[in-house]
Amino acid sequence: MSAIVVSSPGKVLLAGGYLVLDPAYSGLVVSTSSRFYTVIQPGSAHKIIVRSPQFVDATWSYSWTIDESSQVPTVRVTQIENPASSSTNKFVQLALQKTLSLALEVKGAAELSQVLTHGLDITIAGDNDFYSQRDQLAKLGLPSELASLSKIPPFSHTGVRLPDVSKTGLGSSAALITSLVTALLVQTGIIAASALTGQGITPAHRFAHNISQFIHCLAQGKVGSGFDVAAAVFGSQIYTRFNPVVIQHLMDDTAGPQPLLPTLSPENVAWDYDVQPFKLPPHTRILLADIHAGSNTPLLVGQVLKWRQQNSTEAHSLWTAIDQLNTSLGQTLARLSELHERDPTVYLEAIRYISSLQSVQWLANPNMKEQHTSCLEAFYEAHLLTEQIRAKMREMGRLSGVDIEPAQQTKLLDASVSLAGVIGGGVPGAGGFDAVWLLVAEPPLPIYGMPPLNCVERLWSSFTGVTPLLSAESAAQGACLENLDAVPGLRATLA
Ligand SMILES: Nc1ncnc2c1ncn2[C@@H]1O[C@H](COP(=O)(O)OP(=O)(O)O)[C@@H](O)[C@H]1O
Ligand SMILES: C[C@@](O)(CCOP(=O)(O)OP(=O)(O)O)CC(=O)O
Repeated sequence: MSAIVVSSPGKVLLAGGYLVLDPAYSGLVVSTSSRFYTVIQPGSAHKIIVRSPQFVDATWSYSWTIDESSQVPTVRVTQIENPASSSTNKFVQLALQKTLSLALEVKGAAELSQVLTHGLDITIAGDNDFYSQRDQLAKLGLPSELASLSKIPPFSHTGVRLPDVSKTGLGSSAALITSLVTALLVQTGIIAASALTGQGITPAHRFAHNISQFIHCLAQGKVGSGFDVAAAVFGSQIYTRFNPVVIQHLMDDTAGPQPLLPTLSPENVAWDYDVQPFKLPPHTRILLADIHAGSNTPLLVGQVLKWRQQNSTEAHSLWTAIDQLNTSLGQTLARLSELHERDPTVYLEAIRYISSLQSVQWLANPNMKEQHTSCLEAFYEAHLLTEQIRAKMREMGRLSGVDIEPAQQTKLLDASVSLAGVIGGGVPGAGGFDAVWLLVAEPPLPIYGMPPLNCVERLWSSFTGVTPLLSAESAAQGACLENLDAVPGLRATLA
């Protein structure tokens, strides 16, 4: 039997940090070209072996049994002691336990036993972008540039144990859980592999979403907005969160085993999240910086929400103002895609034009051609909106006593967004010290002057500790089935 390979992208929350925790507001989510891959191959009888070949001490062996002692039969997944490895992986073990229990409900004991009769050999690998490559670049004596990152072999070894790795904030656990769970759903026949090959959202995607979202919440011990899992399953989107009540009863394991299918089924209308289509405009590219400092998201969230609760009137008007700006940004970016569709030649001329000029100059040319006006106005509008969102997020930070856009990020962003061809930028997600994002014009070459991307790289190299990431927006949208040999370097990670 050939290997089953499922990949899921990472995420960037461009706009909607903190707001998206409330179902009254939505967030602009971009899924990244950087992905997590899960490869399932037949293993040895009755054993499930999971390997993360990019880490030290990261092989976990499990046995499984069907527990029929209670009213609801479940699969119990137990780690097998291994003298060579002492680590545990709560995320992986819960993904196995819950997905196989769901398979037991859907397929029955005989069919599940058949699927598992030869055991499973599972390999998990994340694109290099999920983990900081700063030390790797230093070791190789390479500058912090995109070209250097391309020289690091794919799925490169991090040299450390999982708890010690420095993450870049692309949502490794959500992408990992989604790819692992979805691969297991295919392996156990709960969803058909063919449902993951095309574009568009299918019931299979919704099933993968519901179970991944639940397992991710269970492993993290909390229910966040879930935009990271939604990005890993559905790709870039305008996301409105689900009501956490839907999984509340499953979060409490002490209540004894409960059936999963009625809650996690794609037909359960209590899953009220909303996913609207969203993508970045053509010939633009998202550029992310790994700042290599890190922030504690739950700590920031706790403080901001506490302030919001204690200052409800002021918070309400701030949230409303930010939400209007976020919605307008989504609409302006969508308008740019429409303008491209209407007239690709004019759009391309406009993007070439803005690539060599700073945003303040985009509308200042008295000789601007009539046909370019709509595109240039929309690009400038996107620029203004991102600046207004930044200002409001700084205000949120000031009022709640949280460093949402720290001074050094303000300096980096101010310098970056004033470069030619840079449309806008901000701090993603909860903000803090770990990352910034930029939206940069990327017209086909040749263009007049240095491409905006290279100008940004040059600027960033003058800031200590700032490394670009290779990630662009995912072309393949969300979770998808892969061909093992079509993913460079993936086969080489297998044992
Ligand atoms: N490559 C990997 N292989 C196996 N497990 C991983 C891998 N990357 C991340 N994880 C799991 O995800 C957990 C990290 O979760 P979390 O701290 O929530 O990260 P993030 O902020 O990236 O979502 C790790 O403890 C581990 O269980
Ligand atoms: C504050 C938030 O709305 C966004 C946080 O986004 P990040 O991208 O900062 O998240 P982490 O990967 O967990 O660090 C919380 C949420 O939506 O859950």
